[in-house]
Amino acid sequence: MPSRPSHRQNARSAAHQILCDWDPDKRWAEKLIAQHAKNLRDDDQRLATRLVMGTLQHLRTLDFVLTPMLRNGIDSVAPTSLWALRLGVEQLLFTRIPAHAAVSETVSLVSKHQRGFVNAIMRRVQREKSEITAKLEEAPAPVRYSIPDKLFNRWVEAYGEDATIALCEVINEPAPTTFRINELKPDARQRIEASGIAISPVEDWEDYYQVADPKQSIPADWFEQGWIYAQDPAASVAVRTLAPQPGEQVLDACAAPGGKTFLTALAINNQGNITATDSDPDRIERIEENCQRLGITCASTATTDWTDLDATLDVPAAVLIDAPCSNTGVLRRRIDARYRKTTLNPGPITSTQRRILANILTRIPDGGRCVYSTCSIDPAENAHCVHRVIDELTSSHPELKLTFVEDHQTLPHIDDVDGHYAALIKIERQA
Ligand SMILES: C[S@@+](CC[C@H](N)C(=O)[O-])C[C@H]1O[C@@H](n2cnc3c(N)ncnc32)[C@H](O)[C@@H]1O
Repeated sequence: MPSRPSHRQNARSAAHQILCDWDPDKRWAEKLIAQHAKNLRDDDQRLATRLVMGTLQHLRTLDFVLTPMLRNGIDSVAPTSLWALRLGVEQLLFTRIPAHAAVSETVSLVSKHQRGFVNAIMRRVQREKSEITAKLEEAPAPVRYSIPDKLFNRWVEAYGEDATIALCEVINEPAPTTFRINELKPDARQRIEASGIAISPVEDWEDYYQVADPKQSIPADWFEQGWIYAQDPAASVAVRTLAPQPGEQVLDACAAPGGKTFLTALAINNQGNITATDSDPDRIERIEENCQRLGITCASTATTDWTDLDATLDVPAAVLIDAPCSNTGVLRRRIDARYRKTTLNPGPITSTQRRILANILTRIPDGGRCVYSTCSIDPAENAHCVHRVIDELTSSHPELKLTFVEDHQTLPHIDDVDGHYAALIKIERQA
């Protein structure tokens, strides 16, 4: 009778399945993990997640190691065997998993006729580990940090080589889970305190917390009851820059899943009105679920595509545009985003950003203000985009006076938070 697979083996085969299904543009790791790993025990879920994220984080480095060992090149290897090898080699080089377990369980992931080949490569990596590690230390930085050349070179151009290396170091480290306590629920803080789980404030970021013992995870009911919203502190910069006041009417133009709708509702203490729009109807549902859970009573939603010049929704005097972007500021949380087409080539997304910003700026009434924000660290999507739109609108709409008031950029390697950008623009209209 064949033996039943062990739990650890289940975690590995789930990880292998996820990697075989992964596509950086269409099927993101986070979503696949949620689908495939949901039937695993908690510790196997954690192992599967670690193995998938580790393999994707080190993908370029792993292929650099594997390529000279494959006689006909990496493309000659069947995808299921290649993913098994990447998964196995990652364990040998970057984890404390015993080598014999990494080898035997990797071999068991592939079909019988591939086992000899996979076993030979795994054993060779195991044997040559110290030479491989030494060779990696000499490898070019983008290979060592597993960053596509295009992205690495753009960062060097924007920030210089040393800062780029510091950035690569940081984005390959796990980011802490930080959260904001939901003061819209009067008992939230009390309930958290009563749980006996100690929390500590995030240094330099008023209102943000993390669980004091990093080994302890956040209890699920804190999320489910809407007592907290998990969010990086840098996400607050945009709303702080807009400074919405109680009683104000605010448009949160690219709102889903509603993180900044929440911060705006906190700032106005549920007094006033937020219109939370997004072009994706499925994501509008996420905003509504979040508002319901978090006790946000001042927001309504509408599906609106702000690249559409004929959009009919009224635009109030306070607007937040948290534009779709390349996500380069949040790569330490979205490990696989570094391989996405949008991240590698932000050209098309920057033109969408400009269209959204220009369309909304022309609709804001006299005396209004707009914050344009992204979670990108690419100047082309941030300050360059804002200045270009202001210049273009100023010449095409002489009645508009647009003033660039200030901007803020957080950087993971400097501020120890995600990379977020926010620019404040004032709008005046001549009669
Ligand atoms: C960076 S996310 C917003 C994150 C959100 N503000 C938060 O804090 O949770 C960008 C959002 O813009 C939406 N979006 C993309 N293109 C859009 C468009 N043309 N008009 C309106 N929303 C758009 C996307 O569906 C996505 O939900």
